Amino acid sequence: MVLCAVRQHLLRGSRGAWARFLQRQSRGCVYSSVHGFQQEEIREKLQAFPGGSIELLTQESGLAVLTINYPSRMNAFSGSMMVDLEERVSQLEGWADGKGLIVQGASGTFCSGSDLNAVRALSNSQDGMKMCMFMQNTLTRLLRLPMISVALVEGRALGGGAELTTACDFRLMAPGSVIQFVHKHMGLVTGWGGAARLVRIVGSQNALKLLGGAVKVDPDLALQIGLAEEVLQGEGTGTPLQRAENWLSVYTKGPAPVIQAVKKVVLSGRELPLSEALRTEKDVFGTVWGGPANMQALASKSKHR
Ligand SMILES: CC[C@H](C(=O)O)C(=O)SCCNC(=O)CCNC(=O)[C@H](O)C(C)(C)COP(=O)(O)OP(=O)(O)OC[C@H]1O[C@@H](n2cnc3c(N)ncnc32)[C@H](O)[C@@H]1OP(=O)(O)O
Repeated sequence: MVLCAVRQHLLRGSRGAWARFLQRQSRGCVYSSVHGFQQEEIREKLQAFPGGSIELLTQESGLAVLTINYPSRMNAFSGSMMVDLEERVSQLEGWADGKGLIVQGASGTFCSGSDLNAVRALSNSQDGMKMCMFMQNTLTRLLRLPMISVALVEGRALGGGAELTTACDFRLMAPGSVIQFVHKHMGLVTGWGGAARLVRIVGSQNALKLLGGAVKVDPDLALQIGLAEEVLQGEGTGTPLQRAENWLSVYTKGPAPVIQAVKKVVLSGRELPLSEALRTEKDVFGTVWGGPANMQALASKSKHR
């Protein structure tokens, strides 16, 4: 049986509370061999559709930037990029100093979904389901990373690209950008977990409108329904990436174990029934109580005026 990266991490036994949380959440993955999902098999099929790349840049500050890079296809996901993304997520799962993540597209546009050339070749229903399970596993693990994540949307986020934005904690949109779940126009529904996550972000009424109408969501509408947190205004105040980094830095200021603990308690609150979420919160609390940041704050008698 193929072990997903999170499980391997758990078996190393390095993070008790988080390990127990992920164990309760099917070890971070939605599908395993129990569901007839063989990761190696679909990886091999996806690798047969190369093109583009997923770049990961980690900074000493604890911030990472993940770039979807296939500009000649408006950053559509080739098969090999799906595999790349899974590998980058594994890297981030093992990054002890990580606090924040920005997901962006190369060359001023976010992502135009799956590469239609690969999709055409994978269009038998069995392969389609396997690709869907693979991407759901990866995007679920992305959302569950113990760091605060932001999708920086410039240009277009279409189809699977729109779904990818929902696998981040926040969405920041550049002026003129669009998020559009175009699936209906393709004779499809979301398959990468986008609907399940969208309902939790904007509520079922809004989700139904966005998917049923394949609505072009501009920054104003996104702000109004709570899909986006902010529009990155401001000519002359740096690049959109710099503005996103500034926005995120407010929430990632502080020691990594504390920021990671914040993400973990919020995530367990979002995903678990109350009693389980409370138990997880207690476990996570135990990881920072009496820790270096806590002791330092107590010693300096910090005031919060
Ligand atoms: C679960 C996910 C879901 C699924 O697979 O089930 C999907 O994501 S389905 C894919 C949804 N996305 C689309 O249908 C996008 C289709 N493309 C467009 O609508 C346009 O290309 C657009 C709006 C992204 C850009 O339009 P624009 O006029 O600015 O540029 P071009 O059309 O000339 O595009 C440039 C170049 O990129 C290629 N391209 C764009 N998107 C894709 C894509 N998803 N797959 C493959 N190739 C894509 C486009 O064909 C052009 O290439 P060229 O060789 O110049 O023809």
